[in-house]
Amino acid sequence: MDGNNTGWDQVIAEMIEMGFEYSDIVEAIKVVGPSVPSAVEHILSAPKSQTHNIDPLRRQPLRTCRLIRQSKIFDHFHSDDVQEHKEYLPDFNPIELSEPLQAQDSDVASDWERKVSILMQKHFGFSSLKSFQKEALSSWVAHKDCLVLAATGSGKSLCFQIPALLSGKVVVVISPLISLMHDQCVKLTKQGISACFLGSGQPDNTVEQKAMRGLYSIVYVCPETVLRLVQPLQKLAESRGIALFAIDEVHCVSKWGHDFRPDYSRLSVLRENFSASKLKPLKFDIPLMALTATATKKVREDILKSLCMSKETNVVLTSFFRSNLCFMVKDSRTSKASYAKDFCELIKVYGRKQNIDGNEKALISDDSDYVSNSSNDCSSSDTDSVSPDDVDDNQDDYACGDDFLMGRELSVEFLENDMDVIQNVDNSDVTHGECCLKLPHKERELSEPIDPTKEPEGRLKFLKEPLEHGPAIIYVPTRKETLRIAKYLCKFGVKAAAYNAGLPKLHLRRVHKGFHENTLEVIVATIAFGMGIDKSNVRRIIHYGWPQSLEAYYQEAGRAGRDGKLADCILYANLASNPSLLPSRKSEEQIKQAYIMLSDCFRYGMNTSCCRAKTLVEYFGEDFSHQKCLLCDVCINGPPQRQNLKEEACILLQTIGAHNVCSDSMDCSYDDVYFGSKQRRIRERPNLKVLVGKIRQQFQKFLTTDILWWRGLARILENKGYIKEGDDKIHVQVKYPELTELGMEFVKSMMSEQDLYVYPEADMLLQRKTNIPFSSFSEWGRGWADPEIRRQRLEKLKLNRNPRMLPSPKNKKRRKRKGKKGQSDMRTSRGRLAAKLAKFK
Ligand SMILES: Nc1ncnc2c1ncn2[C@@H]1O[C@H](COP(=O)(O)OP(=O)(O)OP(=O)(O)O)[C@@H](O)[C@H]1O
Ligand SMILES: [Mg+2]
Repeated sequence: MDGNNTGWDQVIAEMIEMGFEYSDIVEAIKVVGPSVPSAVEHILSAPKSQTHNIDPLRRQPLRTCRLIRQSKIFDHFHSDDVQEHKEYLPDFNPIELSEPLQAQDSDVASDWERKVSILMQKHFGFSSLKSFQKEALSSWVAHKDCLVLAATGSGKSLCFQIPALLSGKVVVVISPLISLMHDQCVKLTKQGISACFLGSGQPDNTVEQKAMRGLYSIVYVCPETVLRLVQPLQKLAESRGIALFAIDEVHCVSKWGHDFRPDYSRLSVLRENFSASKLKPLKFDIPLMALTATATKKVREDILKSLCMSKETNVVLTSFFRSNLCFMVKDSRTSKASYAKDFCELIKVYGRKQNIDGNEKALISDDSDYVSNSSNDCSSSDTDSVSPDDVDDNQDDYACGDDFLMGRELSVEFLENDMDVIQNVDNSDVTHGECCLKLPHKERELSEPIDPTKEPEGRLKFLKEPLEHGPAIIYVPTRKETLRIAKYLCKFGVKAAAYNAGLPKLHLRRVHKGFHENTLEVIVATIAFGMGIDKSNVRRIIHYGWPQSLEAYYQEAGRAGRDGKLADCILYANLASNPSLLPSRKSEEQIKQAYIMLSDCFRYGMNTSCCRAKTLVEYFGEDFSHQKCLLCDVCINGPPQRQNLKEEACILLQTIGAHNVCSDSMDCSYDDVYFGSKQRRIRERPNLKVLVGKIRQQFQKFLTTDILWWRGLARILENKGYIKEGDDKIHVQVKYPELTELGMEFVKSMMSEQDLYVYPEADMLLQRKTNIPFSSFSEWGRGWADPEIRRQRLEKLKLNRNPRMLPSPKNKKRRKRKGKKGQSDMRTSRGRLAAKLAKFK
């Protein structure tokens, strides 16, 4: 009996929230039993005379509601909320929406805010609106379109959720991901707001019909669905009323953004079909509210244009700065050989104690091949050791923390494989360079003392704060890598799981759930686990490999520290080589843009002197008001010492200039006559590598200076406008340098006096750190001609044989692949050298 009553109560509570009358609900339950869908169906299918009061607004019968529903702010309030909080609303004066909010007297405006704060307290438990939320809502009240640009985790969703509560009309939210829509619906339902999502992921095919009849206050749709539902939505606008169209993650509209989705660009239908001129009963166009956390100026302009937003659109721009995020860049090969070094800190935090103690030595050992060298229980035995080759094709084991896979299934029925399917990132990978590890948060000591009087207390306190415990997300570029790293971490007792769109939905649901319920601590994911992940206590976001753009990077990093507490955002990338573009279906124009974005990202990694947070927020067109974030690696370690590179710059510029003149004059006669193409002429130009080779030949003192160093210098000179890319293709960094007029002037002036003090970039410092003397191939070749030099070199090589060439399981495997034991591969230079060495044994 008790159980029965609980069932009744629950159904009644749920249906009251949906807006049904108590008496109707009781009637329905008596007939069909305590089931929400059956009771709803019963009420809705009852004869008209019995359904006079089923309007979820509980003000007017749904089927007889007036067509014009937008005339007064009074209409924006849920009658129940008004009733319930009557004591707070003694002078409830309806605001005429025909007048802009500013025109109202301050009493009325403050009254409006007070009502919002009551609703907020009731549904969300917040005491006040943030100022950008207030501004966005004011625009909506004044029937204005609004573009909201606010940092990740700042609370943009509230801007479109409140109008539904306030007006009693429906808010339609366009969102790119089904998983994202689902999460938000679950949250809203818990907060007592009726919401649903429509589209291919919706298992219940009656939901769409109900939504179009106005049974839900907030309706989430993907752009494809909204395009299909234009007519039913028009009817909805004329019946219950549509308060607002919110376009979340609106950067997807723009081709210049990092996540362009063609269907988003067709959303101008919203303005075309839901304007006052199109739908006669409407007095005003249904306002559009577009929201994103990552949009450059160019993207913003594109959004306004593509959505046909009005000329009076209110652009609500807040700071993109997240003061509790600690940004770092670390050099790493980002290959399996570097896992041990890169993840040792992570394993210390999330691994099981008994494993860590035994593994520490192996983990921080210089030899990075953990499989072949560690002698602990996790990686020593063949059966236990994790070979990524074993993992790649193992579709039955998706590397989850063991307890987790035993767990229950998600209640979520549908998640979509949308994000990384589009990107098609299956097997692409980046190349790798050297690795150097620096432990975060050991001690935060700023390079320069700071003046506490000038810094907000909030940020200063982070300097002393250790990182709290909370989950981590590792973003990797390929699906393979998600499995590999998750499996590696699991071996050390970390509750980790892989997440990529190629994995079965059941697994993805479990991961989602495990992450939200804290049964999983580390998610290794592709970009599929990105937008809208709103978990408050994520403490670490690790990017393992170059992101494709700073927008994507900032968006993903923004998953960290949403509770306002300190969180780490670490980018591990190979600073010694250019990042590559992941394969995708893009037009030529989009590929160009993608290269530009990739190049910006690369430059972010190479920077050694400017605060990381400042670089990021300025990238989005914001003037960074603080000098430093105080937390990033640059602020903590300080920039490297400035160097006067006058001589080197002068030599490089002169060499570039000399070869530009030479190739141009030569090409004019050669190409124009025989090929007549500019492209060909450019190709004839020596690239930076060749130019550096020339410098080395000419100047003994630069014989040991690596190409990496010159590459960094070329970037500095490009930033100063002294050289530019001479190729008509876009490269991540200057490949075919061309001297500019400014560069020429600079060379002339440098001959006389000017110094050139600059901060060396990350790749320039790498070269210094490794300090391997450069020997050009030509020099090396010449040396072999002299028998004495040859003898000395071979002797030296014999003594300092590369440890990598010593037998190890990995090398054994490699040799096995190449040929019989002891036989060198004569097709490679290394093999030929080994053969020569063998003769000396
Ligand atoms: N006025 C407020 N006061 C306190 N907390 C708030 C307020 N508004 C929103 N929040 C909280 O902020 C968190 C982030 O909100 P939300 O998911 O809307 O962020 P977002 O700006 O949409 O981020 P993203 O760009 O990552 O999607 C939520 O957990 C929410 O509860
Ligand atoms: Mg959001």
